[in-house]
Amino acid sequence: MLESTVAAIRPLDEAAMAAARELQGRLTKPAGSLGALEPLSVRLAGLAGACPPPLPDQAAVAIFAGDHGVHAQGVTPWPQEVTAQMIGNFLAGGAVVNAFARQAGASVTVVDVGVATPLSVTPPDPAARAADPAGPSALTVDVVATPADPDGPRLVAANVRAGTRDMTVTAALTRDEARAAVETGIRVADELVDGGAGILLTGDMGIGNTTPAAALVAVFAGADAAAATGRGTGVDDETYARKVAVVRAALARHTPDPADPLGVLASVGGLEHAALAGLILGAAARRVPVLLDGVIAVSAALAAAAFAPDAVGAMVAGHRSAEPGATAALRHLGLDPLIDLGLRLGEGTGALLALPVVTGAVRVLHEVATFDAAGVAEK
Ligand SMILES: Cc1cc2ncn([C@H]3O[C@H](COP(=O)(O)O)[C@@H](O)[C@H]3O)c2cc1C
Ligand SMILES: O=C(O)c1cccnc1
Repeated sequence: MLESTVAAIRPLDEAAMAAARELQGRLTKPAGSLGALEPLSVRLAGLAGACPPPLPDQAAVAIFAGDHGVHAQGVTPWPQEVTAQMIGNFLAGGAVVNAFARQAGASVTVVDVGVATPLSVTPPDPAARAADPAGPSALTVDVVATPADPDGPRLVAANVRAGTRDMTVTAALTRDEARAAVETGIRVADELVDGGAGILLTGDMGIGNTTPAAALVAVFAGADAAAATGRGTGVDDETYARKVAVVRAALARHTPDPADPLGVLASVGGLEHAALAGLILGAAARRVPVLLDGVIAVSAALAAAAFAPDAVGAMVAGHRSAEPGATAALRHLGLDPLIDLGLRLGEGTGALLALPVVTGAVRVLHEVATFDAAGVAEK
């Protein structure tokens, strides 16, 4: 499935991009006055192979959750159980991502791809699923909890293993485990797009996950461990120094080859990072834009680009995370973030805040009059 998805990812459609550029030039505004929105609209036309491209309706956030063996090295002050507890919070609608998703009108899908703590959720109801195969629990990956509100957050059970191994001791994952996580992400992308999503947004939850994110950025963007590593949830100087040393030690132990993205994800990645890479590949194969959140998302995007360089055409950088690794990754991908608010939360929050910007970029091509049609004189 990974190979066929990668093979389906093609370059942007030049004719649609030329049409969008030409249309932008005829709209009732000075050329270039919409700044970054103009090249974005052109790229989204190229992705859709149509001008105008469809409005990115039915936005869907997929929050991939996983735990990390490297937590044992003291890289974060938060207990591992917070990953599972936050899943409960997502499903109850109480996290920041829920507030922003409600504001943006986006659906929330939480995917347990590797949480270590057993989740206390309602078991699946096979009868209800059979009765309403097209309902909110129609993901073929098992949905174990659906809310009373059919539009509320859902949980997908796709646990590959109960957290990664400690990458300073051994590879975080086997290649098979990394592949299973990537393919989970592809499957989630497929099912969300089949369900009508016009844009996918990346989300993550995993205590300790900024450490493997830093390692991935160091490998794929060729950054030094110190330049790729940030303070995550806000660690003190002593913990930060340890975190850099942990990233350096993992890189020295595994010497991952950036030309082998599955190997990199297996040795120093995380289950949510691998699944996010899959979600991005899946979106690119379906030619649906994927709006990237923070450092975890962009570290996964580097892996996706290593699998399929043309996948970058489907990526929109939602925001510039305060994590230094995010900036290094975006530079490597050649992406400019849409907003820069100093956020450092993850969950998909920065992507959700950027969503109206993406919609606006496309809406202009649909709704703004041309000089000719509006009878406005040109310069
Ligand atoms: C309550 C809480 C909610 C969060 N939501 C996202 N994260 C973010 O912080 C974690 C990564 O930071 P580090 O590598 O320093 O542990 C991830 O779970 C990420 O999603 C959270 C973290 C906490 C504590
Ligand atoms: O950039 C992010 O997504 C981020 C930053 C710090 C902690 N968790 C996530």
